[in-house]
Amino acid sequence: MSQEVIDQIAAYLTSNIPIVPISQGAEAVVFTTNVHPYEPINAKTSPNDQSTKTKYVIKYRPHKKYRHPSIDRALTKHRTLGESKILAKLSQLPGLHVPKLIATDVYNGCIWIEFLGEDLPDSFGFSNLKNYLWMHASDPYCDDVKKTLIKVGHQIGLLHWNDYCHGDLTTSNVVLHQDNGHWEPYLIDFGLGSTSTLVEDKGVDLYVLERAIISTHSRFAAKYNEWIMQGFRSVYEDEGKKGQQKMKDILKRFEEVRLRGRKRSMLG
Ligand SMILES: Nc1ncnc2c1ncn2[C@@H]1O[C@H](COP(=O)(O)OP(=O)(O)OP(=O)(O)O)[C@@H](O)[C@H]1O
Repeated sequence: MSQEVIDQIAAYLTSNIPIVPISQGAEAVVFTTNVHPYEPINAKTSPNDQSTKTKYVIKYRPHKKYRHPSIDRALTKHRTLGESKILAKLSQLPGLHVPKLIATDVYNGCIWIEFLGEDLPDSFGFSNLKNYLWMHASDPYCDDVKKTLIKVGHQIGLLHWNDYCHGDLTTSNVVLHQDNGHWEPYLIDFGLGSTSTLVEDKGVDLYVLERAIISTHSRFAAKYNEWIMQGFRSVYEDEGKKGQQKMKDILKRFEEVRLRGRKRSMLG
């Protein structure tokens, strides 16, 4: 991770807010901190002690030197605001699991959100869906995996039923968080999220996740995707005739997106 970016955000946050880098994506750098932006720092807890239970995520969109400064500022503001708004709206939807938005500074490209998940045992890494499925590779069809994947599908169903789309639905963007001893899937990274009534956007979301599972867990992917779709369908089936019709339309488009994907990969 570039030291320049770390210095940029460290200067902005000041030394009162210690940060630990955890990821650098194409657009944003993600850090954890144990400091809440609006609560006084607990004198008993060293600000450098990241082992405390309460952790927060700071997602920072650094300046891009190759962009014209005014375009860079406008894009940073637009994307930070877009992600913050969608997170705030999604956390109002009953049953939908997304990290809570704590604070946002759109001009400085900074979002403060709830930290979710944990390290999996036996060095399987962070508890996103991808690593969780690897962890279960020796017993891939166990009850725990089935229940979790049905819940993942249910979360996507809720998102789509409420006319939101994720835009980058990979297995790394589904984080498993323990609630009362059970894994609950949370959807993260709404940087490309949007409101949408279009079956195309929903079909593409489903296709992206299906491909992600096929590419990393190919041997078990058929069953895994079937369970995800079971959870997805259950949301629409609970909504009576209207739900059934909407689901039919989405599934039809999903199949078309798949066909387009197949054609593209055959043509290279
Ligand atoms: N709320 C959260 N709780 C725990 N970890 C998180 C949280 N948000 C993000 N992360 C971690 O940081 C990583 C990157 O976050 P995110 O996907 O939001 O950023 P990004 O820059 O859009 O990433 P990419 O470009 O790789 O898609 C996630 O894959 C996850 O491991």
